Amino acid sequence: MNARKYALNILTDIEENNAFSNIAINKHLRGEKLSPIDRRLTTEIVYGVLENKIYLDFIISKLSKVKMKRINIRVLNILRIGLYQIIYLDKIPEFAAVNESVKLVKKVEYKASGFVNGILRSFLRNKNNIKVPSLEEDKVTHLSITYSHPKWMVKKWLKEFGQDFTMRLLKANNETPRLSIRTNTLKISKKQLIGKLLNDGIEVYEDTYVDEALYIRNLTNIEELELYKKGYFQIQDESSMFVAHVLDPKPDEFVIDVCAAPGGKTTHMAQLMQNKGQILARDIYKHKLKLIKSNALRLGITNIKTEVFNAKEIDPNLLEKADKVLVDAPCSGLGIIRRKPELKYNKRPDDTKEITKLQLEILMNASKYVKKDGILVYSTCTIEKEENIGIIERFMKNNSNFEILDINDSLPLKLRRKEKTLQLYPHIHGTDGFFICKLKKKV
Ligand SMILES: C[S@@+](CC[C@H](N)C(=O)[O-])C[C@H]1O[C@@H](n2cnc3c(N)ncnc32)[C@H](O)[C@@H]1O
Repeated sequence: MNARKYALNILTDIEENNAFSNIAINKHLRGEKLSPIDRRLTTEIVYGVLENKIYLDFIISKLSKVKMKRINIRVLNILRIGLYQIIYLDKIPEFAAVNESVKLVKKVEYKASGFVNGILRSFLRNKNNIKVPSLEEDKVTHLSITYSHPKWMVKKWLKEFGQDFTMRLLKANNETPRLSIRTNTLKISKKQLIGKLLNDGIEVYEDTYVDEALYIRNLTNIEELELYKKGYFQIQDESSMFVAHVLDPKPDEFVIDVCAAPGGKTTHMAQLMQNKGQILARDIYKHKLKLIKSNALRLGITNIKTEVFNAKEIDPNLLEKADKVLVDAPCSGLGIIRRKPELKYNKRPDDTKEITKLQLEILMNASKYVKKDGILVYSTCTIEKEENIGIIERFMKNNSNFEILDINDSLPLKLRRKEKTLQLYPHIHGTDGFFICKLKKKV
């Protein structure tokens, strides 16, 4: 099987089963005998098609006599893969992209081979005549097609952020995120880790906000590295590394993490606590708790206890027991579109009501576990105001015994701003879109 066939299976899985791109890629490629070049090409095609799907579909709709809805999903994905290569991958000659697509469709849906061949060749002849409506003609449609984001999302962001901000955000959402890792300072210093990575021929660079963060270039199979298996580092976006620093757990404290899996922040907190004190890491999904356990084992962490618990319920045994509580809430994820471009198409505008209800409920319950003078941190990987500052405002209305602390002191100088909370954006900070708020219980 070649890269394009793998890409086809992965894209179809994502679309038919609402699978996450990273999970689908791992599932389809794990254990497969694929050269690093083919592995990279598969990933590049999958993300490239997802990032540009609305634009690719716009082109197909202009060239096809068959209505989009009536095109078989596998055939549609073959067309998208073919067009993606022609438009975006300079290293693949146009004729090869067409021929490979026709070969592929013959294996999958033989009778559609003429159709696929026709559309791709027609694109090569007519590409200069296919025009997206201009910004002046129709702003929302223009931005939606050009940057492949659904119209409702573009409309909402235009209203909230204005045109210039939205355009830069949409563009950044289609860029490949840098790969950041967190040094496991329980096992190794950052300097030593850099040395070992360089020794293994891995390109590594600093340019970070957070001390223990590092960036890595040109690596596909990071989890197969010996240095990873030995627990010298954790893969984590830098934005999410701020959370443990803001919470600032101390070695003798009791910390509860109510939405902990897969444990990126839990293990970071354990690290800052020098593997002392106690962290209770909970999640609603048992299978996800296993990920926390295996991460902790690999990183050499022993102060985390995991437990299945639905954060929508209150645990009477823990009332006012914790020094610090983290709510890293389930959210729309609209800050991580660069990593999961399929989110653009899976989300609906009316999802907000349900998700914000859950977030507020979890935050209210978690706040009850905080001791007097204790700390409560709320974070999300979204840029949606309703899920971020909106939740905090709603929480504060009924919880005057909490105050919002200014988190600027926990942040590097270049990130400090007048607001007490932190909101990161991909196009401004180069990180995932992320929100953090620190609260203190007064009485
Ligand atoms: C944003 S993720 C947490 C990421 C994690 N803190 C980390 O840094 O690796 C949110 C988590 O909340 C969990 N979750 C969703 N609903 C929940 C609920 N009602 N109770 C507890 N956990 C829940 C999800 O399973 C998911 O693992």
